[in-house]
Amino acid sequence: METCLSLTVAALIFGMFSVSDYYLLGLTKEYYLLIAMRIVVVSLCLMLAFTIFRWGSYSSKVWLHAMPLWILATGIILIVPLRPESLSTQVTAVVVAIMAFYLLIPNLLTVVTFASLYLSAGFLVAAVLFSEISPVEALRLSLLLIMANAVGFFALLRLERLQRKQFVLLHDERNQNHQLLKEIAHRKSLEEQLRMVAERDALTGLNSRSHFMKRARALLQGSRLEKRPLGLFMIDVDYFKRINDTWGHGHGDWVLTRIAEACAHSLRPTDVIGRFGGEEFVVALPDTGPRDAQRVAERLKTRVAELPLKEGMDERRLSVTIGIAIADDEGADLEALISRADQALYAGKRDGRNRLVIWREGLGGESG
Ligand SMILES: Nc1nc2c(ncn2[C@@H]2O[C@H](COP(=O)(O)OP(=O)(O)OP(=O)(O)O)[C@@H](O)[C@H]2O)c(=O)[nH]1
Repeated sequence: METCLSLTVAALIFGMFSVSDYYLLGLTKEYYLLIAMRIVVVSLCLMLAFTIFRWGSYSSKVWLHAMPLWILATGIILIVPLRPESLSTQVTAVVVAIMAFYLLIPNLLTVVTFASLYLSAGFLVAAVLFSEISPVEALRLSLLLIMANAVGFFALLRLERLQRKQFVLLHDERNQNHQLLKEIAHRKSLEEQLRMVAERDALTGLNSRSHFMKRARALLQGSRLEKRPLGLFMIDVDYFKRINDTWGHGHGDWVLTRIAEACAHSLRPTDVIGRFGGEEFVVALPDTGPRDAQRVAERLKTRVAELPLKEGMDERRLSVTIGIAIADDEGADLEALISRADQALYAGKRDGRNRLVIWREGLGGESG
């Protein structure tokens, strides 16, 4: 868009000089030739501006950059034989054109240099041939044109170097930002991994003991505020040592994982289950009184009993003993609640295992 505008403005200015041509030459043959030449140059420039406007992708085509410069340069050179007596005005116009070439078309130093040298050399030759200037004037004109070219060339060279430097800096900055983003993503993933390690039990994927305590404490607090009961289970796999001893720790681990899955699938999404240690699991059940707790524990026990064992393990059934405590008073904190469930569990083990026991004061145990 910017290029179209520059081309159009340059063409119009070049065309407007026909007014001064008229005052200088009148309606002579030279004037008509000059007008014809100006019309050709202006039309070519306008056509080129339209082509660029209509079909774009100008920046990738070097010859498109060069063309308007060569057309304008030729036009300026051709004025000399037609208006040889107004050379001083034309010298100014040539110097302005050279500066405009260098400064308005950056990034194409070679294209611009060739076009400017063509204009300078062409203008000098035309001046010598048609304006009949003396050798001294020719020398002065040459020096002036060399100076204009040198200033334009070094200004553009400097501009290009600055742009390149700026580009390198921008590129470096982008690379650094990219590295930084990668670093942030890496750190985030490390943080996530650390969080997982801290919050999850590595074998079963359940909440770790510490994370369970955190979540259960929050549930207990919520239950107290809403004056609703909270159930707590301590679940222990019966005779688990025998499984390890008979089939090895690998099978023992597999059994623990299956039991963890069975327990987790028997609970509501609002319940929180964790691995308390070894073959012991713990569950916090918000909004759960003794009757509901017993029903859930029963379901859980049945699920474990129905778990199919690995091939090669004999027909032995798995079983768990579950100690249940209910927080429905103001007094007990989480540790006390866990201790109650543990006492109930112990009572269940003592009474023969594969059962559930609800804690109560002076526990002899209620078992099922
Ligand atoms: N495979 C495996 N075994 C474990 C793991 N953690 C603890 N154990 C084993 O679990 C067994 C627990 O044995 P005990 O405390 O005697 O309990 P038990 O044999 O289940 O007997 P009761 O609980 O009284 O029914 C021990 O042999 C531990 O080594 C574990 O992550 N993987």
